[in-house]
Amino acid sequence: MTEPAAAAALAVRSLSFAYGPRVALDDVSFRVPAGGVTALLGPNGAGKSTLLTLTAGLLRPPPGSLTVLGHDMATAPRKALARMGIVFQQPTLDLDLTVAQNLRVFAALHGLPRRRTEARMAEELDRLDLTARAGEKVRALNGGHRRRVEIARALLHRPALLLLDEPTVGLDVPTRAALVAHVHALALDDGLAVLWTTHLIDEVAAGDRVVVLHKAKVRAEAPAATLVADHGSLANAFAALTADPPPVQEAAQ
Ligand SMILES: Nc1ncnc2c1ncn2[C@@H]1O[C@H](COP(=O)(O)OP(=O)(O)OP(=O)(O)O)[C@@H](O)[C@H]1O
Repeated sequence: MTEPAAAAALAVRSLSFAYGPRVALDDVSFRVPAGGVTALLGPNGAGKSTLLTLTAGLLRPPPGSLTVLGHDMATAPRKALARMGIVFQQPTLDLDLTVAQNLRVFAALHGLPRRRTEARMAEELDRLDLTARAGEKVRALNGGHRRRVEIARALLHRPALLLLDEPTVGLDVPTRAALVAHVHALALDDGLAVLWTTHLIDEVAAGDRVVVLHKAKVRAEAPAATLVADHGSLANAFAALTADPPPVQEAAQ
């Protein structure tokens, strides 16, 4: 697929969205560079899920633009969606199918040939430490393993951008930490760009980029290290950036 050179994995420009009178996104702009993890950090109600839902093409295109590897969601949604893998906040696996069956259904919907499907499944199940669980029904897996199955499934068609909407909701602390580590390893492995939405600052790694969203607006876009240098810690940065009235927005780097 021909893609513009040096295009961001995701570029959001001047995006606004409202549910009737309720403004969920107000002139939001930020970039997710190719490769690495960008944490979309915001308290409840900040607009994170709305942003991911728009990126997935599930809401009427609003004012502003969303491009994935240079493909505009408004004019080339199929090309944009083909480069994207998505794990929604609510689990979407069939509990009564095995791990492998869940993956095969998804691969068939994406038009992957059978032999290629089996090869890709083997690769992703291995990367996510799930090979031994392939034949088990999803119902038998714990929450962390189920999330990893969803991530493996979202990666089968080799997307360049993986969107994760609060993927650790409902997981205990060690399972959350393991999932964070797995996803960071994926982004290091093969240049995958990850947009990880969360309201938990301990899910942000030192090398991540951070976009702080609060009350429908981007309050900062910067490497985590820059926020730590400027505020002393990520917790201080988050507290300051989600305070009212808003501080002056920090520049992207
Ligand atoms: N279907 C809807 N109808 C009306 N208002 C909505 C709808 N979905 C979200 N909202 C509102 O839009 C705003 C942004 O919500 P959104 O779910 O995108 O935030 P969020 O950052 O994902 O929050 P959370 O962490 O709680 O999931 C909130 O004020 C929310 O109440």
